[in-house]
Amino acid sequence: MTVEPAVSETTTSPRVESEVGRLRTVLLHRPGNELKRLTPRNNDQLLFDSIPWVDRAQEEHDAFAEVLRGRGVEVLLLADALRTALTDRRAHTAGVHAAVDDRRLGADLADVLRSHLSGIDAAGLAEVLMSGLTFEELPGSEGGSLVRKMNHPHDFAVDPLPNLLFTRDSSAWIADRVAISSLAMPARRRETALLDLVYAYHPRFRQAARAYGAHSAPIEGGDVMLLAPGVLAIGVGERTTAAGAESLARSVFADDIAHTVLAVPIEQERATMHLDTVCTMVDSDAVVMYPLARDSLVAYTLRTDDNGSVRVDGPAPFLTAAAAAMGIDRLRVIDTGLDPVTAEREQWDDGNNTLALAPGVVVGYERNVETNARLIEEGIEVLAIAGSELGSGRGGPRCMSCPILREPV
Ligand SMILES: NC(=[NH2+])NCCC[C@H](N)C(=O)O
Repeated sequence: MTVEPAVSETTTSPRVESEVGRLRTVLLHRPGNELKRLTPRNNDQLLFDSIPWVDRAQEEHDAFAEVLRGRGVEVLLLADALRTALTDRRAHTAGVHAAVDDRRLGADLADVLRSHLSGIDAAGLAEVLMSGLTFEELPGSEGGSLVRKMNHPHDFAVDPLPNLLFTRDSSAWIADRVAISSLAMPARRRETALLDLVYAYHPRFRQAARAYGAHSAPIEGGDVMLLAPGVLAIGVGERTTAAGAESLARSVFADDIAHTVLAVPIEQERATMHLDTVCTMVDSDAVVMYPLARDSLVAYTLRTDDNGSVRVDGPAPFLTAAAAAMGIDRLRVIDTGLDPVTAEREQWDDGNNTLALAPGVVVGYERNVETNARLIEEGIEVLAIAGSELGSGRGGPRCMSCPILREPV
């Protein structure tokens, strides 16, 4: 027998069709102990540019969440969601499996860790999955383990995941489906295992359909932009590959949740690791964009033809291709009119990485004074948040948020 969902369930079930529809529910991650693992020796590898002051990062993040709540957004926190998911026995078993790397630990130590983790509660396991475990913290004595003896006590038996903060990248909702990413950088790869558990076992997401498997070519949510219902732009660069973009395109076409995908090549550099580092939408027909990208970005357009096979056209200038796909005359670029040096500084500090709460209302870092001033002049409401510590991982409000429900525009 099929049971009709209650009305409240339907109206809160996940669906995101644009970048700017009124935000109703979002997934954030309040930075936790995983940030305390960062040292000057490992920060590069863990994709942080400096060592954040953790208490202050948490304060900044709490303030960010409060701004969202103040605008009527329901904020879900990843750690809470993970703990809830892990109370399911099957999720717990899968969580233990995801934490233990036999290749790193060897069979003996892997068994020790597995049996230790199997015995701890959901909260304890969630903590290990997020902030990792050092050899020193492994239970039991050094005894006969060569692996234990030859690793430094502060080396990681389970790696920490400081980039969980950037919930944008590890999963993305496209219409009513969730795409679990396939993260490119080794430091982030295990994040998807956590999201996988949340979406599979958290009661709220039990009905969620998947758009893309986690074991395919690299694709990260920071590269996925919902320009309009049925129209996606996908950045192809340091993180998302052409193969990743093509395979997500095929998947959204097959599921009939998009009719056009624009693949947008971006520079393979740290400063432009994702499409959303150079461009985000601030209104249903407007973007804020790094001036250098404005005239140089191009797009390949992917569509299905009548027989269902995929056609690729282009490249053509991004703004033209985007407007055509969106069915509008022109995509407005809010000209930040900045001198090249200020533009470069503010791009680095995520000035172009805004999170829209509604058409014409965005959250941005307060430090990007010039960019924000231009947005305000153009009639955009900018809710400015502090991000001196949050930004040390190179990510702004869009990177730090995974919209789960937006109202239609
Ligand atoms: N959507 C984004 N721009 N995310 C920023 C991610 C930053 C993170 N440190 C990384 O290198 O992966």
